[in-house]
Amino acid sequence: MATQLKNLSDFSETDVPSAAPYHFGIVVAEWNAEITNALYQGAYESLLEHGALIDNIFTYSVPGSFELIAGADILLKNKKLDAVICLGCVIQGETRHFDFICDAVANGISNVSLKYSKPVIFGVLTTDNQQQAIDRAGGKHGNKGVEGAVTAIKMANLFETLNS
Ligand SMILES: Nc1c(NC[C@H](O)[C@H](O)[C@H](O)CO)[nH]c(=O)[nH]c1=O
Ligand SMILES: CC(=O)[C@@H](O)COP(=O)(O)O
Repeated sequence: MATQLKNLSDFSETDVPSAAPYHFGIVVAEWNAEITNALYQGAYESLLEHGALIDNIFTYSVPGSFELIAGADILLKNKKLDAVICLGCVIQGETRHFDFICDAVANGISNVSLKYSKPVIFGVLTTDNQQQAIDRAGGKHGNKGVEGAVTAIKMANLFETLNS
């Protein structure tokens, strides 16, 4: 597997614009909180490291990853934001519920992004087991929250450039 050979959070700092001009929303699912809290810490700290202002980061929690869709929507409806980062962790259980949640969240988040013409970042782990999630929330395969923050900054900068 490709991910066995790569820390997925590897990126060149020189490729990341300053986050200082932008306003960010972060929506965090409470399901698998040990994991999602680690994703949030990664995202929040990465935004600050790249120059984001604390007062320009708006964080909200929702019960589960399925609610990330509505959370992103209500944030973009009510706040002037340049990007929203959605953080969650969906772990396979005994039933097909996993498949429905993952498909719904991926499609729902992309629909919200298109609805508001704003970057909405899919920072949702979809794993077979807890260990795979741990490995991607600050473990050997990096932190999906860090990836989400860097993606949000790059997309906010792209949207600003193309809309100017
Ligand atoms: N099993 C997981 C869930 N399930 C809950 C759903 O996200 C949702 O809150 C519920 O269906 C009510 O609408 N959520 C996760 O984030 N991770 C899981 O592993
Ligand atoms: C992704 C889920 O909703 C899942 O973890 C719930 O577990 P189960 O499929 O055993 O009900």
